[in-house]
Amino acid sequence: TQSTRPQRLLGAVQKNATRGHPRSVIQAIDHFCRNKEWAMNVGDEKGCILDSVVSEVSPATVLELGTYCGYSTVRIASRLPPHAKLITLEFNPEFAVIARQVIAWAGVEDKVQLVEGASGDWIPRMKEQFGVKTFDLVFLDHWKDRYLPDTKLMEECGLLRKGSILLADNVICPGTPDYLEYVRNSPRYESQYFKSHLEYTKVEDGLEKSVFLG
Ligand SMILES: O=C(NC/C=C/[C@H]1O[C@@H](n2cnc3c(NCCO)ncnc32)[C@H](O)[C@@H]1O)c1cc(-c2ccc(F)cc2)cc(O)c1O
Ligand SMILES: [Mg+2]
Repeated sequence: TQSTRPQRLLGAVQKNATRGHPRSVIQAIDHFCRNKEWAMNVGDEKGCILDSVVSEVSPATVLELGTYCGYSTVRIASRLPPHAKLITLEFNPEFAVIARQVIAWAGVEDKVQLVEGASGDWIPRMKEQFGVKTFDLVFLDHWKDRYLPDTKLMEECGLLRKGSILLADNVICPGTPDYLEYVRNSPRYESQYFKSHLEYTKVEDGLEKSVFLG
């Protein structure tokens, strides 16, 4: 039977990356996506911006919306301070199976809790289910039309505190116009655009970093 692209991506990790070395896992995926098959990982150029935000925030609690194959999960987890936790939500079970193996190959599983299910169902249950009070950093990289409703849901559930950082991928391509309009015009956010390119291409894209002001 035919393999899927995520399965082939995992194969490239297992063939070319060193177990327990997150950077080699990132390099293997970037090489695969640049030279073999494009895939919707945040990629190396936007990934460096993600790295700098994670290092700057040094978050104790991180929420990622949309794990896919776990590329950004590994990128974030490998830069977290000790005892920090990353919860990543993925509702496609096939992608979750792949992501768990990529995360394990990188050796960052102790910092990561991959939760299978939809953000809309799980955001309201974060406190009771995982003992999370608020998130220091949220990385949005799931369906683009869900960025805004899920942000409003996180506000309503009290999961954001004064200073919480939202970092959103793809605000130009494919684009998240309603989300951008909201975080750039709401008095409750201070927003900043980091111009970059769509992963593995020359097309413009970027990350939007928004600080929740409480
Ligand atoms: O579409 C893109 N990303 C979507 C990610 C989806 C992943 O997240 C999972 N997911 C989705 N919604 C939810 C959800 N909650 C919402 C539903 O309940 N709860 C939990 N998990 C969820 C999916 O199962 C996938 O694993 C994209 C496209 C391009 C692109 C650019 C240019 C092109 F030409 C083509 C493509 C570039 C990018 O960087 C991109 O991120
Ligand atoms: Mg993306």
